[in-house]
Amino acid sequence: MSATQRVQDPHPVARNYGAYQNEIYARGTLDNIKPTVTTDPNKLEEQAKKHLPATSYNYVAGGAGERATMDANRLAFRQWKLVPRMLRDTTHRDVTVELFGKKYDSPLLVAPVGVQVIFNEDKETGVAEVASQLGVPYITSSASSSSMEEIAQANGAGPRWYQLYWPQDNDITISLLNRAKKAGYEVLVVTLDTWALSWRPWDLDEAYVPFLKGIGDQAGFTDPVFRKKFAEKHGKEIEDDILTASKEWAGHIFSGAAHTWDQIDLLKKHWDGPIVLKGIQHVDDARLAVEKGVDGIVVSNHGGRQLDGAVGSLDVLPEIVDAVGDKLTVLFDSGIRTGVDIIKALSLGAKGVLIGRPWVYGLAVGGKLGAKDALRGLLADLDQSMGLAGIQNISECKRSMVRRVQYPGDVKSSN
Ligand SMILES: Cc1cc2nc3c(=O)[nH]c(=O)nc-3n(C[C@H](O)[C@H](O)[C@H](O)COP(=O)(O)O)c2cc1C
Ligand SMILES: O=C(O)C(=O)c1ccccc1
Repeated sequence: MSATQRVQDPHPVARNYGAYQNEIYARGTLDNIKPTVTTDPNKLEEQAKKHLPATSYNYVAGGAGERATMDANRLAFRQWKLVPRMLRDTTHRDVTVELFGKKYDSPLLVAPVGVQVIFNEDKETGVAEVASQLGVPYITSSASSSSMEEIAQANGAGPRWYQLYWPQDNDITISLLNRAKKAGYEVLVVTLDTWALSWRPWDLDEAYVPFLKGIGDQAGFTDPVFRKKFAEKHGKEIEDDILTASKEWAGHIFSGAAHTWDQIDLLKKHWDGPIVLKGIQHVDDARLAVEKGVDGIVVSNHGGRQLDGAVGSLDVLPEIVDAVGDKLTVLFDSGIRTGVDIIKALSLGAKGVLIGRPWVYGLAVGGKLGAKDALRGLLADLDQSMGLAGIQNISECKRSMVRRVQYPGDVKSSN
């Protein structure tokens, strides 16, 4: 590589995410300042609870049914152990990854999370801003409490993807895709597992669902096609009747009717970038994704928030990677709480991982800076743990680094 080429490289050096650990100790030593957001994954949920109204806490910490799939997600991680290597030069870890032909500084992505205003007023725009500062890709949810354009602006030059809750009305779907393209979203993530909300006792007992009150409907409320259709049908504007508008928008995206494989072609026709299907658990669905010619999948059970009793997400990752890992990009989420969890998922074949609740808890505790601390904590833990495991870069996260071991007393840690 010539010197000029090197200068043009936007990522000449991998970021030093590990510096956060030294920063924490230095602040403590020099100024007696402790981290605002706990660095203990098993205390994070509890800490966030103190900062949230019960309805918001239940919304994020709750899951479907008796939370059996949330437990399974954690247990699945506990059943894999790392087998570390020694005497390897891992002084400077490189955690960059290449996804869909583009280099990213971080192998972890901010998972699409809707209704963030119920956790902190910094909401999506704040999290998109700090994600950009960290070089962590931000995935904007279709159920965001800010518009996708506002989020894009806050994200600035940061990498961003768009998650689609797929409306039943094709005109509205196409409008959302066009807006996302215009606002600089690079990858389309289509969530398949939430075409209706699951049975969620923690929300049901509070009779609480934000998007029927106009929270998280901003994608629709700012959409010219939805606005026009609403005005024609009801003879009034959305702002004149938020409750009716909310119900109508929810009817579009959580309609109670699933789409089918043959409809993927519509998305391909109207989106020219990579398409990723989120919510794949069955190996046959992974194969169908290949047949349909999409670019990637997220092996995910929505963090145990949808089908309770479904298998732990990590439990199906290896078989899916074995079946389709060389034909499309396999990403992973559900249950990641530590840097070592990230190494395990990457070693089992995921090319990148999405993180949900941990940074939402950080957002609840300390606004956007709290979300940033939670993400920095995960990245620093990843960096440090890679070094200690003898892994210099992400491509060295291989199956030989992990072993499945079940101890009788192994228990789940925090959800
Ligand atoms: C409060 C909350 C809201 C979420 N909203 C969305 C959403 O709008 N779209 C989506 O595809 N996934 C959504 N998810 C699921 C996440 O993208 C992700 O799959 C899940 O949180 C991963 O599991 P984890 O929380 O154990 O990391 C949401 C998750 C939470 C906790
Ligand atoms: O709660 C969720 O898991 C989710 O995906 C969602 C659904 C509707 C509004 C916001 C988030």
